[in-house]
Amino acid sequence: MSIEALSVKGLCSGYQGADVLQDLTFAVHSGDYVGVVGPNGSGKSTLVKSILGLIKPERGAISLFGTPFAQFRDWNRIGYLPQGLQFFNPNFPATVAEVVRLGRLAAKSFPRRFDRNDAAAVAKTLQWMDIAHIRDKMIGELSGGLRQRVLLARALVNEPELLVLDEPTTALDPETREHFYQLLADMNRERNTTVILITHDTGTIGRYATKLLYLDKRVIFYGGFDEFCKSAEMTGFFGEKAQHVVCHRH
Ligand SMILES: Nc1ncnc2c1ncn2[C@@H]1O[C@H](COP(=O)(O)OP(=O)(O)OP(=O)(O)O)[C@@H](O)[C@H]1O
Repeated sequence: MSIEALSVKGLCSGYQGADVLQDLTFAVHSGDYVGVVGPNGSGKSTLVKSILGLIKPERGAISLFGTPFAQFRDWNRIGYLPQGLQFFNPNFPATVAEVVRLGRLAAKSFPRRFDRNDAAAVAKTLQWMDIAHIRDKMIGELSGGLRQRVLLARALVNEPELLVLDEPTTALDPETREHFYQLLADMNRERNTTVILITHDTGTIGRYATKLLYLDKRVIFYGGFDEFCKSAEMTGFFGEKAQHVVCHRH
């Protein structure tokens, strides 16, 4: 039986008492690669923020790896890449290696000190992400694509079992984007990393995701990608033309 990496039951969540998400129920199993799609303002980021505890849901239950949210402490099992680069101050005075090392903090209790294990994990991740040659460069000097790769390395440095990515490819050129997707697919296949990927890149997601969560404040569809392509929801909401784009796998 496969393990539930994430379980969401009856989730209502929003801001200042006004619900955005309405009664969401779904489960993500270990090794799933879930594409989360939906129009602007449909609550995709709100869902991620609720799952990670960045906002407090109004109602409902969330479990991570079988543990109810309130008791969950193993944040090092989860990697998170937030939306866009806007959070990132380009003048942030840190090198590539230092930024990646920040990802190790999630696993530490106070006093938070870095040790040899952290150095080894950082070195391994830099190699893996093919950014070891720029380890001493200042993060602010890098191009948007490289910076995104560094931030992904930060999300991966604990070798998370669940990786949550909020529109990670917006700043990337087509080649870097393709490479990025390939990397995620490899992690999913080879390490069984569970991936939850929010994207507007509907033309690409079908090539990689095994499941699709179509959100519009509530769950419009959740299930296998192929099933989605045949569903009435798909044509009803995206239209015939988009169906061709979303479901066309190469
Ligand atoms: N901090 C906030 N305070 C109040 N309302 C917010 C806040 N963040 C988001 N919202 C509102 O919640 C709704 C859902 O926003 P959310 O960012 O979750 O949508 P999304 O599906 O991720 O959108 P997009 O595709 O544009 O990134 C929107 O109406 C948005 O205006």
